[in-house]
Amino acid sequence: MIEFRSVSYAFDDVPVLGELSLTIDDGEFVLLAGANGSGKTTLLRHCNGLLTPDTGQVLVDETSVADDLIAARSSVGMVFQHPRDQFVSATVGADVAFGPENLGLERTEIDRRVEAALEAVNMAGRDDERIDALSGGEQSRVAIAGALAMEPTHLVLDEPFTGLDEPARRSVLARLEALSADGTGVLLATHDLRDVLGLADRVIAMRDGQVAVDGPPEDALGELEGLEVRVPDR
Ligand SMILES: Nc1ncnc2c1ncn2[C@@H]1O[C@H](COP(=O)(O)OP(=O)(O)OP(=O)(O)O)[C@@H](O)[C@H]1O
Repeated sequence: MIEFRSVSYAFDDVPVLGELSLTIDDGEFVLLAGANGSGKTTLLRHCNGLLTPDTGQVLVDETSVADDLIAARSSVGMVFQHPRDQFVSATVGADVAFGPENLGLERTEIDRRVEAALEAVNMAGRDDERIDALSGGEQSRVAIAGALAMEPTHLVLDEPFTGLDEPARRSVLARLEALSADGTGVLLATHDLRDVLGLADRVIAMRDGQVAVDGPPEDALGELEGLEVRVPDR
């Protein structure tokens, strides 16, 4: 479970999150929608302690993120909007292996995870390629593979489909669907609900650092007007 308890956060005295409270249950597939600047990325970055609340608390599996960063980072896999910020190795395979290596897993288990994660993003067999020679979309796929290889309890993704071509998008969506069915919690920020709505248990939409809409997709859809969220054609 990921829990926000009355979390406020400001950048240089400009309030971005205002006493936001939210609980995301294990295994839930949650879409986080809202206009540019509504606070989605800021909220997500609290899930593994990249940002710390000014007031309030974020808990992962009932442990405060601020009190146990390592626990939060082991159970919450993050995929950022700008994957270049996320790479630690020069080649694809080494980068995807980095997280599992830090968990101290056996080599065979690391290799299995790397292979499965690259397969999931349509990058199988490209382990030895240099990341800086990949396209932006391919780099996004490597970043997603890196999070998948951690096999986290909660997966948090910030606009993960930006720059992905259709086959890669379909492949990542299928993988997210399978992970969710197996009990991984997914929290996915997007302002385009068209491809993902069918997978979601719940849609949260933000406005000005607050939760403006929160409910099952069929209820939330009717309440998104004016929040700059792209919805499927009826
Ligand atoms: N590092 C920063 N320094 C100062 N202000 C910031 C910083 N990061 C974000 N902000 C501000 O915080 C507000 C919320 O930004 P945030 O990135 O969380 O929104 P978002 O909903 O994710 O938007 P987008 O859809 O454009 O990614 C914006 O007004 C933004 O300008």
